Amino acid sequence: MSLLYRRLGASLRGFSRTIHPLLVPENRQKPRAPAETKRFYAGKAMGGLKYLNQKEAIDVDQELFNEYKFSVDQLMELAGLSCAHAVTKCFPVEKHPRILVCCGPGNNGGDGLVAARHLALMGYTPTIYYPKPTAKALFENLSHQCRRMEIPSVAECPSVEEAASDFDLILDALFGFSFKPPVRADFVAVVELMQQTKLPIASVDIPSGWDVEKGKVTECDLEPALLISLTAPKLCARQFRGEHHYLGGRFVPPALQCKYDLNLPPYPGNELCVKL
Ligand SMILES: NC(=O)C1=CN([C@@H]2O[C@H](COP(=O)(O)OP(=O)(O)OC[C@H]3O[C@@H](n4cnc5c(N)ncnc54)[C@H](O)[C@@H]3O)[C@@H](O)[C@H]2O)[C@@H](O)CC1
Ligand SMILES: [K+]
Repeated sequence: MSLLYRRLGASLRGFSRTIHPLLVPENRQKPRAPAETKRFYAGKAMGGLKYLNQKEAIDVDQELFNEYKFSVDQLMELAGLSCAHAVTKCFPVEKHPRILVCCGPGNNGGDGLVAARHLALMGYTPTIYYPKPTAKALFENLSHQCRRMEIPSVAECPSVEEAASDFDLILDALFGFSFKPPVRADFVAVVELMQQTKLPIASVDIPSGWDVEKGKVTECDLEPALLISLTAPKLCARQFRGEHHYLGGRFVPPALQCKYDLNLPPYPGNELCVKL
């Protein structure tokens, strides 16, 4: 009797697999990924790393929000966290504990607020300079979190001398890929500080003041020691001559990477950033 049941069971399982695929639970069906996505998962994506122009950067950004339904908060948290990780790799807390975090009015500034919070949790002592806080819940909440974590802020931009005595590193989160020159009045002082200081600078996504595609606009433009490109490097990163170039923002879905031929390098293990 039990032999009969076993044979019946075996033939029903065979039927469900071979004759009637609809009986196979959805999560056991083979994914029907496009060829490029398959190549991606097999680690065989072709071609070199893509450098995005300004329009492509904005398009990828919009697609993440509109097509993939990520929220700004989600991506900003991951972006800012990856910046904090890149800083720890290049500027260990023992040598560079005091960081001036300069935040601009857009999402690049939001990345800076997130990074400041994580850097504080990692043992650094960040101080925030945020000359034009954005009146949106996301930014108000990020600022609130920093205040509740007793991360100090300064209302006035420090002079070159003050910065030299009070800080070991500047995190540049002023402008990202939506920057359009020339720099407006509220930010001239901090851009000049970053142009003139001898402190090392870590730039989030774009060295602030640089043209997103052409790079340095004038000889006196700032020269970061660390650039953390987010999502994918932008064209200006080709002109980066600093010591450390990292890629962060490990959230780009494979199909989107394929659609834009990003050819991102594999992130090692569970790292949030990868050296380029
Ligand atoms: N997918 C993505 O692509 C992600 C992007 N993120 C960040 O978002 C950035 C882009 O953010 P946004 O599009 O908000 O733009 P930005 O942060 O680049 O800057 C736009 C803000 O700067 C102001 N601004 C532009 N030109 C200026 C000038 N000449 N003088 C003074 N102010 C000026 C604009 O009025 C606006 O308030 C990226 O560079 C990256 O750092 C991350 O937060 C998360 C994910
Ligand atoms: K920046």
